[in-house]
Amino acid sequence: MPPAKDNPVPTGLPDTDLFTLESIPSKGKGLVAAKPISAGTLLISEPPLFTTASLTDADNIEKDLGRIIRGLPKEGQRAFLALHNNFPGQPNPFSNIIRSNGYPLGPSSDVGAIFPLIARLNHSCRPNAQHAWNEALQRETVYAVRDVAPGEELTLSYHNGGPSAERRAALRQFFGFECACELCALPANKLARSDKHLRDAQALDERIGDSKRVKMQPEDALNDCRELLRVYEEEGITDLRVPRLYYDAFQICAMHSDAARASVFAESARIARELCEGPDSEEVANLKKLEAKPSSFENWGSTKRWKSETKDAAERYKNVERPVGGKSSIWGA
Ligand SMILES: C[S@@+](CC[C@H](N)C(=O)[O-])C[C@H]1O[C@@H](n2cnc3c(N)ncnc32)[C@H](O)[C@@H]1O
Repeated sequence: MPPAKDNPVPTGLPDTDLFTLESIPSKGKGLVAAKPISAGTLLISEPPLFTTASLTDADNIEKDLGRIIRGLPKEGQRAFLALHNNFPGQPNPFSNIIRSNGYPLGPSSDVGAIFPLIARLNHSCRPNAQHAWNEALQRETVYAVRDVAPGEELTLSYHNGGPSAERRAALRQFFGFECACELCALPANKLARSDKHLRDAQALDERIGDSKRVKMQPEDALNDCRELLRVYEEEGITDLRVPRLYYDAFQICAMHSDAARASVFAESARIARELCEGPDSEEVANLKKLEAKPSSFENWGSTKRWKSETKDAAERYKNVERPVGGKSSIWGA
């Protein structure tokens, strides 16, 4: 029986009236919110127009790309050729359009892909959206990672971290543009404050990654996670850096057999991941397993220093908010 008109079948696809393509000063075109958007909203779910998987002959990339593009339906050809080329007038225009717009199929893939709509999202050093390759859906998804007001531009981060001078140099070097995002455009005193936070964040991140310290001084490592979360809270960072940080906290607790806290941090990582990648993300499924059974983690229990049981979490941490905030006492040993 066909569905009733006023009771449409949920498709899991995004609302197409959420944003419009607009000209943005100093950035070319970009996508702008057309209505209020809540954190966790699916903005785009897009299959690749094509991927670079078949480009194996380094000497003939431009020619092979020409063949791929000619093989696309006319509409696809038009969509590709309309994309921004950050290297106009230079040889190899097809390769340069890919350089200006391509995304890898996941963080560790060397296969690139073109997603014509996602390619219209500009970079921000304080982005309000997060992209991810969803292997099961064979689509790139983009979720809002904080509430967005109508008229606000939707942005992704092409490159994370560091104080403004470092970020700007990297964006110039790797992507060929001068960043005009709202963070880089802050007045000098506010930018200096943000730069200090982000320098602190780099130092904390480096210390958290020191495996010897995690083993010998886990209290200090966990305290650094808490400090880094506070920096993220203060800087308005809500993208993938947040679930990664909770996952670091999970690993520290798991290494020292603290199943109760490991379970709470896996839960926080899962909630924060879900905001960035949706409930059907593979990473979310992995985190759910760790949340239920932290001892299934590959580096579980190198020491018994903080030994506890998963069931202790319900009683001990019942009043701790999820995801865990930087002020929570759960960070203390
Ligand atoms: C993937 S495209 C984004 C959409 C593009 N603005 C357009 O008109 O189609 C990337 C290009 O957009 C511009 N861009 C993106 N983020 C920017 C930013 N924060 N500041 C200045 N230009 C930016 C740069 O020219 C960059 O090479």
